[in-house]
This record gives sequence, structure tokens and C-alpha cells, in this order.
Amino acid sequence: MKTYQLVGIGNAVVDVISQCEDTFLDHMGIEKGIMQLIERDRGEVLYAAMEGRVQTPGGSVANTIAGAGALGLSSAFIGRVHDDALGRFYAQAMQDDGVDFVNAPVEGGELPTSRSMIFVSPDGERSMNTYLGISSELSSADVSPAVAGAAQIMFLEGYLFDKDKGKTAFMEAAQDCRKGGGKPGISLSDPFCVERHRADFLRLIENELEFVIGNEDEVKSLFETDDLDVALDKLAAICPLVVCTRSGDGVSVVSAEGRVDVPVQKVVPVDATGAGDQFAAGFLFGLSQGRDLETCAKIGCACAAEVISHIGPRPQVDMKSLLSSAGLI
Ligand SMILES: Nc1ncnc2c1ncn2[C@@H]1O[C@H](COP(=O)(O)OP(=O)(O)O)[C@@H](O)[C@H]1O
Ligand SMILES: O=C(O)C[C@@H](O)[C@H](O)C(=O)COP(=O)(O)O
Repeated sequence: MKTYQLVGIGNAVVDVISQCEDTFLDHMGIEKGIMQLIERDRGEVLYAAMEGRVQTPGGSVANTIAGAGALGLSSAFIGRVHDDALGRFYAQAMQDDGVDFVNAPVEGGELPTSRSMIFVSPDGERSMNTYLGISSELSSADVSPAVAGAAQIMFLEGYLFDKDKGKTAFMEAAQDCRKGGGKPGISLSDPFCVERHRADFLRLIENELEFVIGNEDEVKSLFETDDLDVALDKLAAICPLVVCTRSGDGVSVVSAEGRVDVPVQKVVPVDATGAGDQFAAGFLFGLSQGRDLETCAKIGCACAAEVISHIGPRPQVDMKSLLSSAGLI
């Protein structure tokens, strides 16, 4: 059986991105800066209202795996797409990044491939409106224990907690990964997703996971506090490795070795979509190469800096050369 340096499980989502003024968000009733789940009809209205649409493969953990695959990690992604035009486009794009797209597009059924209408404001903030089609139906049946057991690092997407079968699939996948000697971890995904499933997130983290990656709002939401330091301490008490991204304020990493804060040069992003995802790609790449945590965080920040410099959630340059010129690899 092939082994993988990184295996991800998440929503397979095609992103449709366009830029807009903040007044447009107000006018359309879109909440800025988060991921809102929408129904199909609303998706069609938003799609029709988009100017200069860019269509690209997305999905949070899928973005991370694609970024890590492009950096040369042997990687696999487990997610569901329908056997429609978007789904085939999606599967091919993962393969083009050198990632094994483990499960073939699903034939039959009524649910189409998932899509997210993403509006980017002049300050670079992204507001996601996601119509979850077939991707959120992921269950244990989609996760081969052989693949989970062959993962050196496994990265789970918090968004899949929105369905009970996703929670069960994660628990089993994490157990299989650990049995195989791998390290499972999770992306917290979104503060409102954490709010919806706080107790289950905490249970999975405490019982099964080796690392957690989340932004400030997500980490604070886990413990219902506005004090990030308190939240980081509480999270580190139940998880060996905590990685908190802090937008233009960089990253804080807490482990048994203590806390490391890595600053970044603050910029106005062209498009913040995928910042956290590409940070995770770089961080997990560093981890898989046995680099120290500070260097892992610096690699993550370099990957995030690239992705926020253009529209779209995945790298558009050769990241290996970029990291090499920055002296990070
Ligand atoms: N305004 C910014 N200036 C510089 N770097 C940024 C900025 N916003 C995000 N980043 C980079 O992207 C990483 C992830 O951003 P963050 O906003 O915390 O995550 P998410 O996209 O998950 O909300 C940060 O740790 C940082 O490296
Ligand atoms: O999964 C979604 O609903 C949206 C994704 O397709 C999108 O690419 C995404 O999650 C971007 O991630 P982030 O900006 O790093 O949170």
C-alpha cells in the first residue's frame, strides 16, 4: 500500500469569485468575512449578480492539500464531487497539482458538485456563500481505512462537522490514522461552525487529535472568550500542537516547547480567500520535513503571502522556488 505524507478530508467546492464594494454585500444581505451556507436558489441569484467571475477549484482543506502537493508532498484528498462538468474539472485540477483524488466522481443522485460564491471587498476580505451539494454528504463509507492508515499527517476540515455522518467519519479516520502511526489534526474552518459544534470539536481534539490549526476568532469561539491568550492556553492543555493564524498579526504556535510568535509584514490583501488554507499547506509541509515549529510557521506565512497577492485560493507561482529564494528550504 502506498503511504502518503499528507491526506486531507474536506468539502470539495468549486469557488466562483468576484470583487465588489461593501455596499453590495449590504444590499444582498451577505455577512462580511465568514462562510454562510445558502440554498440553491439563493446561489443562482448571487451567481447572476457577480461581475467578472473567476471560477477555480476551492474547498478549504482541499486548497491546503493542493498547495502541499504543489510543494512536492505525496498527498491525497478525500472528498465528494458529482460526475458533472464541475466535478470532473475539480478532480482533474487536484490531479494536476500532483494530488491523488482518491474517490471517483459520484454518478447518479440529484446533488450536484458543491460551489461557493465568494465576494472580495476592496480591503481584500472574502465573504463566502456556499451551496453544499454532494460534498457535505461525506460519510465513513468514503474514507478508506487503508488510505487513512497510510497517512503520516491527516488534515480534517471542520466544516464537515455540519453533518453527523461527517463527525463519525472523522472520528474513525483519526483513529485509523493513529493506528498507522500518523498524526491527525483539524482545521477549525470558521467561527460560526465552531459555535455550532463546540462540544464535538473539543471532544475530537482532546481524544484523537495531535494538532489544531485555526484563526483567532475560531480559537476564541472554542472557549467562548474574547481573550486569545486564555483560549490558546486552554487549547494547548488538551492538544499537543496549537497553531493560531492572526491575519496581519502573523501566527502563534503553542506546544510542549512553549509559545512562538511569528510576525508578518501586514499588507492589504488583493483577495484573502485561502490565506489560512495556504498557511496550513506551508506549515504542514514544514512539519513533514521535520523542520522546527518557527520555520514551519515562516513557511506557512510565505505561502499565505503569495495567495493573498492574487485572486483565488491556490498558489499561482512555483512555491518551491519562492521558498528557496526566501531561504526557507
Ligand atoms: N493582512 C495581512 N497581511 C499579511 N499577511 C496576512 C494578512 N492576512 C492574512 N495573512 C497571512 O495569512 C495567514 C492566515 O490568515 P488568517 O486571516 O489568520 O486566516 P483565515 O484565512 O483562515 O481567516 C496569516 O497568518 C498571515 O500569514
Ligand atoms: O469551503 C467553502 O465553503 C469555501 C472554500 O471553497 C474556499 O476556497 C475557502 O474555504 C477559502 O478558505 P479561507 O479563506 O482560508 O477560509
